[in-house]
Amino acid sequence: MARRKKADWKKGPKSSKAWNDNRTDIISPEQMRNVNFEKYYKAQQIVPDEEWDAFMGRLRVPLPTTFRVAGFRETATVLNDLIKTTYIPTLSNEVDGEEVQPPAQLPWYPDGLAWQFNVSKQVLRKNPDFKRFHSFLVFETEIGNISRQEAVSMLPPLLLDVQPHHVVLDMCAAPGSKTAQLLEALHTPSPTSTTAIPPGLVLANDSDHKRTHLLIHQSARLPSPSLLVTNLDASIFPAIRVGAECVGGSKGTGTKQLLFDRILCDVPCSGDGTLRKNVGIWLKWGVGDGNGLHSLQLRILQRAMRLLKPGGRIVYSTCSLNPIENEAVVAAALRSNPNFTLLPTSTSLPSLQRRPGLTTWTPAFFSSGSRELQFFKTYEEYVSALGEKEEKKYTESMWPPKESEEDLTKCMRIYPHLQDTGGFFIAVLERKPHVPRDPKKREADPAPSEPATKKPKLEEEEEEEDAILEDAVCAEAVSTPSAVNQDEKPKEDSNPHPPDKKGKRKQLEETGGTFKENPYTFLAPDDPIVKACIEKLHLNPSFPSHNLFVRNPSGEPARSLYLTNDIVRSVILHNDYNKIRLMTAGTKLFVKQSTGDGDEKFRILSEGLPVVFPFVEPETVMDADLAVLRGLLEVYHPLCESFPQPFRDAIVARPSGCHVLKFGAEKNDAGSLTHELVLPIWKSSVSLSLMIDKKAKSALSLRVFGQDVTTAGREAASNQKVKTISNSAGAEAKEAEADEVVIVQEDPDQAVDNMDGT
Ligand SMILES: C[S@@+](CC[C@H](N)C(=O)[O-])C[C@H]1O[C@@H](n2cnc3c(N)ncnc32)[C@H](O)[C@@H]1O
Repeated sequence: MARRKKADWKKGPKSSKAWNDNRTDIISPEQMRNVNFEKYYKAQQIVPDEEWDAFMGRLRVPLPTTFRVAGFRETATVLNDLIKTTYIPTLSNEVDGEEVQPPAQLPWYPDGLAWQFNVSKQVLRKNPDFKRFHSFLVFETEIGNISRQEAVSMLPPLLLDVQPHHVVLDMCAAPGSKTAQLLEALHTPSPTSTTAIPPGLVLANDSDHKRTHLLIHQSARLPSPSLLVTNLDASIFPAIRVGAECVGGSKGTGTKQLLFDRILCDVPCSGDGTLRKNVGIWLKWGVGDGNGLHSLQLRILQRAMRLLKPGGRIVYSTCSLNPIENEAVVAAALRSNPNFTLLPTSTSLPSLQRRPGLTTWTPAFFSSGSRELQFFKTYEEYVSALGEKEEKKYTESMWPPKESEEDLTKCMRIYPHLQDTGGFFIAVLERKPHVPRDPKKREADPAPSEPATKKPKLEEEEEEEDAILEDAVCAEAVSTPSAVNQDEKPKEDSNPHPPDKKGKRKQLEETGGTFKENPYTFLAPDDPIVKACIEKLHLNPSFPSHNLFVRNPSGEPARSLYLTNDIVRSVILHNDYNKIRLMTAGTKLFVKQSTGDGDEKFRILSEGLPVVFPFVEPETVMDADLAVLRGLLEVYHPLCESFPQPFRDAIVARPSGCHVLKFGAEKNDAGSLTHELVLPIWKSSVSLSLMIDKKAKSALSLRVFGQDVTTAGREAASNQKVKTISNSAGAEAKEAEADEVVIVQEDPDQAVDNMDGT
């Protein structure tokens, strides 16, 4: 996926507007031409001649809207069923004589959780059923249950095949649509793990500091104790240390480098596969974009190869059509590391239309002083065409391999005309399982004679190089938590000043210099705050309280408590969070709630409830029904006395503080709840508050009662009525009114989320 222009993603389209996107209003269809683009890709023969017109034609048509039902499996399935059974049957194929394409499931996406539709603004505005569906999408997007994402962008995480126990690295992760998919996969129920706290981890990284904040915001919607977010250059991503027990060793036997089971390299690219969405690319596309990115892309992939476990898998992807950014990178990376092989992709996701990777291509450049694109069949041809004083700007790795050791047709290319999507490229690389070398054979091996970059690295050499990197990042400045178990503290004798090899230490120090995040301090299980949370929130003894931490500058009383799993805890304990630029870890579970009477208690955050719920003593969970839910939604602080029996007596008898309510599936004239639901409430002396945010309340109300019964929703509806009356004077005003219907549901703070679809 291409990195979006700063202004573009930062300002972001208003969320509901983005659901109506029609990017052809930015440039006219006549401007959707680029002579060099056509010349370049025709020369590369990326599609057969007879498909060229269909390919180019489709690039000029706006992309249909695609979205994914996001979230952990159970919730996603419930919401998906709601779309299928409640909304789709009401949507017609024809509106005012215009043929429309109601949403259809993408046939290749597992469990039918991804959808595509192509409906004009007019239909969304005029047709009440489409309008209702549109409102539903807007609300659910705002609270993170639906992610608007380009269809092709959903592919890489599927091909990575993440399991709950996997250690996963997402090297270029912001704004985080694929990280969300990786987390969902990690939290998929399995026979060996609970969905709430999987044993593996997802480390999401991006070198752009601002974009890591988007990533954090996006992934906060999938509360996961297994998440880490770092802000590092992926091409020099450091070795991460963990306690030996996390990687198969025994506890107390020191630390080891963490190698990854799965790595996603969704690298920065020229992004010309997104032309249908980012139409500005028509005006500025140049061959230099891809040529200029090749070397960074290769360095990122090569670094990923060094961080992968034997038998592990890397997915390399771009939303570029350019072989220099795709097959050339993959071929060069494979050539530099014979421990890797390409996995065939042609049998995965059988209903996906795809084309094989290219085996040959011809790099092209503008040579100095010329406005003509020049193609060079071989590297030697390019070098001999250089003027006397001209520098060699390009590397041999951009040319196709002379004799192909690896079959590049195993890569996957997606073109817009195949199934009405964007363009995309994917390669799946596997590291061969580790076979211990025969020491006798090793002695007999001749000394390697190839240049360093091409030299196949031995397992042992890799350890050595990683040790250099790892020294640079680990141990010496671990946040010194007051209550860390002694045996988990880094060893006193670890060398705080390793030799400054290859300038890597310097680079890390440079990047670490501006890093200003609060430390991560684990609390002892007998810490008074931890004990109070466990007692007051009725958590059973299996709750992993040793993994609770706070992020206050030392000495301040804790306001929020976060939870990790064991492996994330180990990463935090054995690496300097400043050096690995650790932006966030785990998930926030408990926050302090002031009661007004000087007493301070902690409450469970609604986002954290799915993680905590399995540990809440069942007898302390209160049963409630749709009437109670409606009461909690309609008023901000309903009186306990206002609720129907038997809930009224039950809640009156409870002490003030945080309580968890469980709503069973129920259907009556007022509404329908198709699945069990648990929600946190806060009881003050005489009233209750439902502890979920305003937008989540509205979305829940729409889902259960078919209308927004919340105070905010009623106010918005009455404001709308006033606007409608005052605007009803003329035709022009009516058009404005139609816009208002859409805009009234927006929250500018949330607008950027979920909108980067690639
Ligand atoms: C294609 S986008 C990633 C999209 C993301 N995977 C998603 O699905 O939302 C590429 C990302 O790479 C980041 N990036 C660029 N150079 C990088 C580097 N050297 N190391 C790490 N990230 C880098 C950019 O900031 C950008 O967010």
